[in-house]
Amino acid sequence: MRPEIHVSGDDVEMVTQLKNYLTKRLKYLLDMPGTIGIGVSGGSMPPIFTKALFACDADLLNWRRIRIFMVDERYVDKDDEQSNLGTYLKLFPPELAYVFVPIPICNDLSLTARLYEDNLRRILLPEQSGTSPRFDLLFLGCGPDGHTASLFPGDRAEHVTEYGWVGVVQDSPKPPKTRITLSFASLKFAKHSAFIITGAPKAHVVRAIWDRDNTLPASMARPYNDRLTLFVDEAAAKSLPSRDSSEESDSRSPQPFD
Ligand SMILES: O=C1O[C@H](COP(=O)(O)O)[C@@H](O)[C@H](O)[C@H]1O
Repeated sequence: MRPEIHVSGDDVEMVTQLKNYLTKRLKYLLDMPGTIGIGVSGGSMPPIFTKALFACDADLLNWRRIRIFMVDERYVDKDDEQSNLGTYLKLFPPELAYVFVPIPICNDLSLTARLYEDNLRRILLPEQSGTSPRFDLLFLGCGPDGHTASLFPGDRAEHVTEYGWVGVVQDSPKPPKTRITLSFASLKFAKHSAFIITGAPKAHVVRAIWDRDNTLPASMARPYNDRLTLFVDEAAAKSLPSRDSSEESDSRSPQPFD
């Protein structure tokens, strides 16, 4: 099944498309009981995601119910400018810092990953059956090398266990070298996943996701239930088949809700 796709001409249009998507999902999720678990990437995503979230109607932003998780984090203090969480904290009003699930960075990398996994289990599992995390919404970015979260191409991604929730990375090709990341298993059980991808250097990654090509982590992270939406700008969409091409004509589209 092909992902649902939204191509935008500029940032303003992309924010509007994302806001519409968030509005639809949040309305549905607020009618259901329990915590709304949202996973987000760092890198270039925080400003666009934050703008779209705060553009939603205030009654949808029920902060008591919403919890936001980093899908990966650089192994630095949250005050460090490389910190993904730190970037979001600078964009959110300080009184909403509690909405972010802490990653307890300590001087032991494995312990940091385990403590984060404990936090995920404590918050995500009580309302879920089984033993796998099920994020309600995942917003993923990617690098031009096809990495997503801190799952990098080649052996590195395979070293992050398929079964645990959180893995450690000690040889990231993109600085900083040391990171923690959600595993493929954690990403793939999401109820809805979306990629936010901009720029021509990532066009081949968008194409790989579109083609379900399993050679790049970003494509391998597609959810088991196939509920995947792409938000891309025109440059990132440039390697996709043209709209009237038969390559694109797959009429099956994901069910809107879980
Ligand atoms: O290092 C990271 O890179 C990816 C992609 O970042 P971008 O700046 O090219 O958008 C990001 O999704 C990930 O969370 C981050 O840790």
